[in-house]
Amino acid sequence: MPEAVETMDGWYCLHDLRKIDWSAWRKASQEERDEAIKELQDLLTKWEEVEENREGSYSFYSLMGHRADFIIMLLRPTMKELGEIELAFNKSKLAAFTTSTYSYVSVVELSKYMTKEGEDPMENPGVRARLKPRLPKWEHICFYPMDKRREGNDNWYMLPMDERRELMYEHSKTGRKYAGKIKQIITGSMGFDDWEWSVTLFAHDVLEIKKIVYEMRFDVVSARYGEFGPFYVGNLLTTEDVPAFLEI
Ligand code: VOV
Repeated sequence: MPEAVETMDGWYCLHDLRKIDWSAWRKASQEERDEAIKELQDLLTKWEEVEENREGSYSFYSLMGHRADFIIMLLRPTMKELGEIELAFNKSKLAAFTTSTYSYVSVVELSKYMTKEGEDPMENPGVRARLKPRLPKWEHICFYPMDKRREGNDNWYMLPMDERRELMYEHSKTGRKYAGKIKQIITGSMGFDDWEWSVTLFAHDVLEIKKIVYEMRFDVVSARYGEFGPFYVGNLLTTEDVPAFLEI
């Protein structure tokens, strides 16, 4: 029987993707729009404070293409806190001008594939920090959900642990080539959402996102066992950028 790898789980994660109803937004009064912008900036400021206190983290990016106009990614110690924030945003003035086009519920996950015999990775401060990460405010984001294939001879879940460990090691070697260029946050979502993991990549240079995703397609773990959902890519939005982003 193939053995399940143990996971270490950190902060809970919500990816909330919204489309703006630009024609309703245009029809709103200037006062209404100003209030909505101020309220969003206050929310972002609050999330920044939480991040400063190491009690959670957030990212806010505009998105390219038709699927959504922006993404909010939130990390909190409990699912309950995430639910409260989701509700608070839904009750905000701006939310009334948006529709949710995609969302994703998961938890920051590290697996123990690379753990050495007799070692407790939770004693490593670097590992503990990665479970409660401060999301980088790099220029670009890329988010997509993925599964490991379970089809005929290509069934990840039927592979023995050693083989999976070897394939994950190959994967990590490709990933390490992108040190300083790509920061990845992997969240697990089995039982929480439709796909098994979410991948969120941050980059200074958007082309590095294309390069890593392409290069990883040749790693057996992606080539043979990777199944991918929709990709979302976008540009950083700071609190100060909000008025210009929403100006009409
Ligand atoms: C910056 C790049 C980078 C680096 C260094 C990196 C390294 C690592 C390590 C060391 C490990 C295993 C231990 C752990 O930490 O969990 C992982 C784990 C994982 N990865 Fe990864 N990954 C990267 C990047 C990276 C990308 C771009 C993708 C998407 C793959 C693609 O084809 O689009 C990905 C996926 C995953 C997944 C889904 C998992 C969990 C799989 C499971 O079965 O448990 N990952 N990953």
